[in-house]
Amino acid sequence: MISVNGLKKKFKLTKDHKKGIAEAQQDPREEKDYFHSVRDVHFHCEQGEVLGLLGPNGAGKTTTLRMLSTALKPDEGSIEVGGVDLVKKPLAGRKAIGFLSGSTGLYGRLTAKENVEYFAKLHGMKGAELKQRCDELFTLLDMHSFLDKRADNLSTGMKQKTNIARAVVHRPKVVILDEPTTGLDIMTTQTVINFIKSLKEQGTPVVFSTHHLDEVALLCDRVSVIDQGLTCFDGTLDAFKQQGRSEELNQAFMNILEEHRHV
Ligand SMILES: Nc1ncnc2c1ncn2[C@@H]1O[C@H](COP(=O)(O)OP(=O)(O)OP(=O)(O)O)[C@@H](O)[C@H]1O
Repeated sequence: MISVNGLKKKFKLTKDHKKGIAEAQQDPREEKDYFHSVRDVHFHCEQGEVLGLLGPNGAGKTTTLRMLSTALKPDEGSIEVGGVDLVKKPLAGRKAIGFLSGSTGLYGRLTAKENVEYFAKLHGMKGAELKQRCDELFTLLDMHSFLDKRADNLSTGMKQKTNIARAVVHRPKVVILDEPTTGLDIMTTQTVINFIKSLKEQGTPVVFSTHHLDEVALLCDRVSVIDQGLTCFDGTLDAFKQQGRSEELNQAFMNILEEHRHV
């Protein structure tokens, strides 16, 4: 399971940033020389659960997920995976977490298969264990038709499947996916959705950010909403509909945001 509490992250503002903010609208997260991207975020996701992380553009979802991946160190707060605090033990965290970011790069000169195998080896896998795990992922993610193509020559969907395979090749305890279906066609999206379902069936907690509430309806047990760096809802899908006063998820989301901004 993964449990996140009191997470905070601020960034020092550059001159360009300040100018950009002044020209746009003043953001309540800007304070003197700092931009408080994440001000207080909390959620948890148990064994076999899928949690959807929602929020408008710029809400702080990616910053939060980057802290979960240990790429960014929080200013405050805790992130626990199976009883280990990742803020205090980032090395243990890197093994326990499988992280897909929007900007993960593949090695262009390696094939899709070589990319995934390379990351398996970095995690200390070898021999029959490595082959079996890679074959399993190639089938689950429907990758066999392009395994021997160089990453440079892959389509967006093929690249995303390869990125997902490499993120989870070491059988992480928790999987974190930042907008895993953004920019994908319908068939590739369906493959990714089925893959998340298979992780859930195996009992692996999955946290993923998305703007697509149809995916939330299909996959999520829990929902967490971030607005302007603050968690404004965290609970089950049923509680989300109840608090948002609608069975229709887009409407429930809008109602929760509106309520949060008028408190
Ligand atoms: N290194 C940084 N320096 C200054 N500000 C930053 C930095 N990284 C992120 N931010 C700001 O923090 C805010 C939150 O960004 P973040 O990428 O976490 O949002 P998001 O919820 O993932 O948005 P989206 O849905 O558009 O991907 C944004 O206003 C962004 O400009």
